[in-house]
Amino acid sequence: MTLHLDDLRVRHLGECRYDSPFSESLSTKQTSPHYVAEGDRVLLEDTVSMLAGHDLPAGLVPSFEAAGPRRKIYFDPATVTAGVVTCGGLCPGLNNVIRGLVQELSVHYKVKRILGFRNGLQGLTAEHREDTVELTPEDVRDIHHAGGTILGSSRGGQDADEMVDTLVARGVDVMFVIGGDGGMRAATFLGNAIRARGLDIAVIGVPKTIDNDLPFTDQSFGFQSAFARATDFISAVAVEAAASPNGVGIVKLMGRHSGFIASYAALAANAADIVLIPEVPFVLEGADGLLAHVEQQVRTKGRVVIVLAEGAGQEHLGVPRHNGRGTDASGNVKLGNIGELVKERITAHLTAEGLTPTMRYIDPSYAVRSIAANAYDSVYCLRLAHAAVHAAMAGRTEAAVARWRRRFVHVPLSLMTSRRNQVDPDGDLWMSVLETTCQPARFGRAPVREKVRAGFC
Ligand SMILES: Nc1ncnc2c1ncn2[C@@H]1O[C@H](COP(=O)(O)OP(=O)(O)O)[C@@H](O)[C@H]1O
Ligand SMILES: O=P(O)(O)OC[C@H]1O[C@](O)(COP(=O)(O)O)[C@@H](O)[C@@H]1O
Ligand SMILES: [Mg+2]
Repeated sequence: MTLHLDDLRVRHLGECRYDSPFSESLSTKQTSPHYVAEGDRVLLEDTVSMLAGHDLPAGLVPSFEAAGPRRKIYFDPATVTAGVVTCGGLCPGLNNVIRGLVQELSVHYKVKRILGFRNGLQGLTAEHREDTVELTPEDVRDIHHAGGTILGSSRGGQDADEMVDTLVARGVDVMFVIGGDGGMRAATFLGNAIRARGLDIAVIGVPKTIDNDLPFTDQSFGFQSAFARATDFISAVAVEAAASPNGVGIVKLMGRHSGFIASYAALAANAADIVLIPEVPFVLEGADGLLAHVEQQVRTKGRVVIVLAEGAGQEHLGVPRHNGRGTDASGNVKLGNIGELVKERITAHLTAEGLTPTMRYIDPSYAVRSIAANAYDSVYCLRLAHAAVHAAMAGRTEAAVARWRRRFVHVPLSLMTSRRNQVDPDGDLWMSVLETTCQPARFGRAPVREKVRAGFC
């Protein structure tokens, strides 16, 4: 898919007529290596050959609108009511984003009314629309020290028109949706429904997911905290496996369709011999299959450590890939338990070969995503929150804030859900995993994988 400049344009609600609280400090600012001036844009692509491939003047090559404060804003802060909701699975940093939004809205823009909708998008239904919490800087002062979300979250579908009715009923002018691919999709439908009714409500998404499977963002917030925590479990099974006869350590991590947590945690721990991810199918049996490689590791090193993403090897669970076990309330495919299957098959194989294993299996899924954000993610969440507030107050809508090539930008919501970010088996991240683990590029002649990624993503 080739993207053009027009695909990357963000919708504006209208002319910005009010002075921003930042107008004075912005008056002399210019683009520098550390700042993108309003009006300047951030390139989509970053190599000479990709830019040359467009054969277009610099101003027409695909680029994102830069995030950040504007000198003039669209909404009169004195009359604004803001809404915030967190949806989908937990992710480190949710509370940091909520805190950042509330602080920026209250302290700098002097917005007086901020409503937190409870328990995800369920909170925007007619039944729950009155069950909101008023958020003040005092209320959120210490929330960033805790994991989870003070607002609660949920999965499950809601009607876009009913949600718009709620925003109208509660007088919301700017709505912040903190969510993953599902949440961004819901925000897109919400924005469409608002536009269809000709309402003046801004919808800004803040992309969240520990899976890092959202496109057009370098890494999603919380991802670093999550994989750092996962590293502890890999180190633990590595120690256990090394101290046991025929030690086999297995850590099963989250990652429905994308193996980023497994890959990064394995690199950080630098203790895994094998990493299995959804993007790289594998064969169990045969001379070049997974089981033979595990056996060889145990014979030569006396142990083996395996890190696998929950979405890996679903084809071994007797259901068609990405399909067949039903879906959760949000429509996400329910996965089979590949960790248990690999554990059982390795145990049976090694036992049959006279290498009865000492099995150390850990599934730390919720322990990884329920923690508080680390220092890096705390900074990232705060800056995303600031960018989201600036975007909304300047009348941007149907857009997400994201960091792209280290710059904060506005991304049309429709693009955030246009594809899934996955580990590229031909890319340099997976190459680093192979270099570190020394596992073969493929276990057996696995089926040809689907090519779902765009070249630049
Ligand atoms: N296609 C969709 N249309 C409308 N709402 C959706 C859609 N996909 C997901 N949602 C809603 O978005 C919310 C979050 O989605 P979910 O997939 O659970 O988590 P996440 O946002 O973390 O991906 C849920 O309430 C879900 O019902
Ligand atoms: O058990 P739950 O809450 O449905 O969540 C499981 C899923 O949530 C995740 O942690 C993140 O998913 P989302 O980004 O969609 O929230 C996945 O890795 C995992 O498959
Ligand atoms: Mg999701």
